[in-house]
Amino acid sequence: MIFYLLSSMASQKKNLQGLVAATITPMTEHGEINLSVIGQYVDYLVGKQGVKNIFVNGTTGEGLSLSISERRLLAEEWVIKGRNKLDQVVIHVGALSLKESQQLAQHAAEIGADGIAVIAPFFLKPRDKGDLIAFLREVAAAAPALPFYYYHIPALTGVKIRVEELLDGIQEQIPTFRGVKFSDTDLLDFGQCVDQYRQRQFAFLFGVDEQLLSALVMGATGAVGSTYNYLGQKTNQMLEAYERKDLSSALDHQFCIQRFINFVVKLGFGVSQNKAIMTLVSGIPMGPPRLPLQRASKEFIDKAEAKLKSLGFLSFRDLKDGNLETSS
Ligand SMILES: CC(=O)N[C@@H]([C@@H](O)[C@H](O)[C@H](O)CO)[C@@H](O)CC(=O)C(=O)O
Repeated sequence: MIFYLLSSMASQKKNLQGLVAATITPMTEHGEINLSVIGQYVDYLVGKQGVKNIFVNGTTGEGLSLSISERRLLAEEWVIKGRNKLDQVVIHVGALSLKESQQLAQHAAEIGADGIAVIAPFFLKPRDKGDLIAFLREVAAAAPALPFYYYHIPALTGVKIRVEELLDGIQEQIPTFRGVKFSDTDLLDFGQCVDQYRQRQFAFLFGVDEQLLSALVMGATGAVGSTYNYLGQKTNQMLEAYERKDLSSALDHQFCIQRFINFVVKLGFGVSQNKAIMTLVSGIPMGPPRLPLQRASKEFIDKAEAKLKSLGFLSFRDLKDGNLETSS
């Protein structure tokens, strides 16, 4: 009875939709997490990028490189600073240890987060759907009042179980299941998830920013990504154009976003480069990444800055003094 009540509380939450920024974890020059800029970061996302949902401690946030206590502190700070400003704060609680994942899930519930997400454990991996569901079910059960999302990112986890297969019967096993964060380019799998399960009102959140328009056509209900930290406004313009059925404008916006992402991908793009770009665009110091990642090079930052300017994503006025952090 109690479990039924709790899981029906989870279903009362508003659906997660629209853009969700995968937050960067700000760090000091000494490599400690820097909670002091999170208030400013929330205001920036809402005020300058029009992004009101966040996904904390995921890939972009170096979640798996943080200690459990750091992850808790960050989750708390994001929830506190986001109160009455953000629509939803989803905490990624995936870990290699089931126990740690459960502790983080419980903690997310205690601090008043709006949902939790979990990636597949990627060292001792699940062999099949049954193994994966068993793990996810135990984590979800630690926070029975919170909406639960599966975070599919096979290129990083190496767990390639198709999401379409995973969704079959998932709510019978995980009553709080509310959707998937799909960070993969397999639009056949993504499309089949939407086609077969949309009547369940799941959130289908796409995670490949440069291909979002294709996923919208397939029925994506939202998107979680790293570039929404600094290209949120542009991506929102694309969503609005798509919404009013102006496909030609939507495509122009997507191509413009692709021009930037394509450019940085060719230079070498990842979590470190994302941190540097966010520092550049927002003026909020994101600091260095944590080892084994290395800071973005000065050459990368200079080229990214020129490209941002040429595409109109950055004006001279936006540039703040002293916000360039480089390795050389
Ligand atoms: C592999 C990776 O980091 N993918 C990013 C994308 O936003 C990606 O940076 C973007 O599409 C550019 O390729 C997100 O899917 C990751 C994400 O949402 C997260 O940080 O949890």
